[in-house]
Amino acid sequence: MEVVNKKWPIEKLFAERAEILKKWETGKEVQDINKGIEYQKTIPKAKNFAAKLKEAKENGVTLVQPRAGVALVNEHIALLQYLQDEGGADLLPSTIDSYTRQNRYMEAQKGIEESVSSGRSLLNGFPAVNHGLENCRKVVESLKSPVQVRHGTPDARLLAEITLAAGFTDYEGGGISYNIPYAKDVSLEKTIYYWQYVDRLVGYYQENGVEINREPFGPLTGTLVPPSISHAVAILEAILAAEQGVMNMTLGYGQCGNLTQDVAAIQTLEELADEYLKDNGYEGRQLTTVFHQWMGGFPQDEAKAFGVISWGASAAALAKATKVIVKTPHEAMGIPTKEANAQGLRTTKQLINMLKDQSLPESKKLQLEKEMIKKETRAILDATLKLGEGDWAKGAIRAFESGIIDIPFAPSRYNAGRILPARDNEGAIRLLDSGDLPFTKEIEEFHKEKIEIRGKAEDREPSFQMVIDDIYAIGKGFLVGRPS
Ligand SMILES: CCC[C@H]1O[C@@H](n2cnc3c(N)ncnc32)[C@H](O)[C@@H]1O
Repeated sequence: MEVVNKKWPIEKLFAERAEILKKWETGKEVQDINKGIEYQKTIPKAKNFAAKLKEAKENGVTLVQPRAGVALVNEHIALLQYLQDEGGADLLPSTIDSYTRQNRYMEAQKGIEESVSSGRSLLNGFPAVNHGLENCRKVVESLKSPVQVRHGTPDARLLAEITLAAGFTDYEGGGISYNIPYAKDVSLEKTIYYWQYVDRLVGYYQENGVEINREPFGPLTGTLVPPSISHAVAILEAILAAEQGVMNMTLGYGQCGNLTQDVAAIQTLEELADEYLKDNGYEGRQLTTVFHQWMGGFPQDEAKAFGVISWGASAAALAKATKVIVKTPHEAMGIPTKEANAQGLRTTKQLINMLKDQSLPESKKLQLEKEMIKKETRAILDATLKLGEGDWAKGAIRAFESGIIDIPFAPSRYNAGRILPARDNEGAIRLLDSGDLPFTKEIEEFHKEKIEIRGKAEDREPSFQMVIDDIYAIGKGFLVGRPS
């Protein structure tokens, strides 16, 4: 299929959805799209994600949000109520299970049945498609806070149909960010097309008076991803969503660990997104930012894990991100208990509250970091548009084919995988090898010098060993993977 960045006529969406709703029996419950729109209009403003994000941005508040999801409806409700009431979550998720993310609804159904018979959750998230419209509405109605669908689904069309009709007011993901880090062998043509469907559906709700927020998945592989690469993908997905009529977007970034770089990343993300959206004719979009606490390997020791969580909370607060996605002291083990999840939230909230009257002062270092991130991101996006001969969707596909966009450690065979990131001597993420990224000599020199300084300090040649050492460093209690 020829994928172009052009708003779908609504008839195209309606024709496609007839097929999508057949993919599982619960699809027929949302046949009449206007019922979903009418239901969404009954959701009070206090439970609308876009409204709460707007208010937080205006008041300079950083909201806290966990990830959470279990197999059965009542247990999922109890979990989210606990995180809201005991954890102090400002915003709530419903993290979707892996079977649903792969459209394997038969296995999700089995997981539900086995969870009932065994008395515990045997799925690693909430199987919203199988539970269907009424059960999803029961989740939304049992909570005081807005609820967002968090997942990792290359083909998220049916999941969107059901959860939007059920009153979820925010939907995470995108045709690049939920493909390249999540799938081995699904083409970008397919997933960009699937996510045009999702964004056109959100656009239709929007055109009928329902504010739905969209959040491209910022961290990507969550492993030493340089800010300019995650920014380029986030802004690309924002443009593709805006073309389909999406008006509210939260753009994301995964913590790298060096404070100056993390603050520079959040500040430049919103500035660049605003610039590119406006330059492409998408006016009046509500832009907010989300900072993901460290997405890489965690220490097993819970006290150390709280240290990593606190560092992420501090960086989010000082960066003035609109919201922060919280980790838990069980991160190294797996799905957290509700108590551990609530502890991560309370730790984060403590830091957010203590730091809310402070900010990282402008400095030469911060200015240089922001300037480099902007130069790199612009170089990637401008090369992408050129490759696409003026079309962002075509450009995105061709950029990955040529390595102009290249995400480190991604499983997808559509990703070039030619770049190598490593930390510099202060822990900022630099490029040991920039592969085919469209960087100027000046940018390449900047990265080379930064890593050479580390090599001298460690008395070793910059090499792949640095990358390996950095991947394990935080789990071992450090930021920079110094030679043992
Ligand atoms: C990209 C997201 C990875 C993060 O997402 C967390 N995560 C995944 N599934 C659940 C769940 N069902 N409940 C609470 N956290 C969850 C992992 O721990 C990891 O931090």
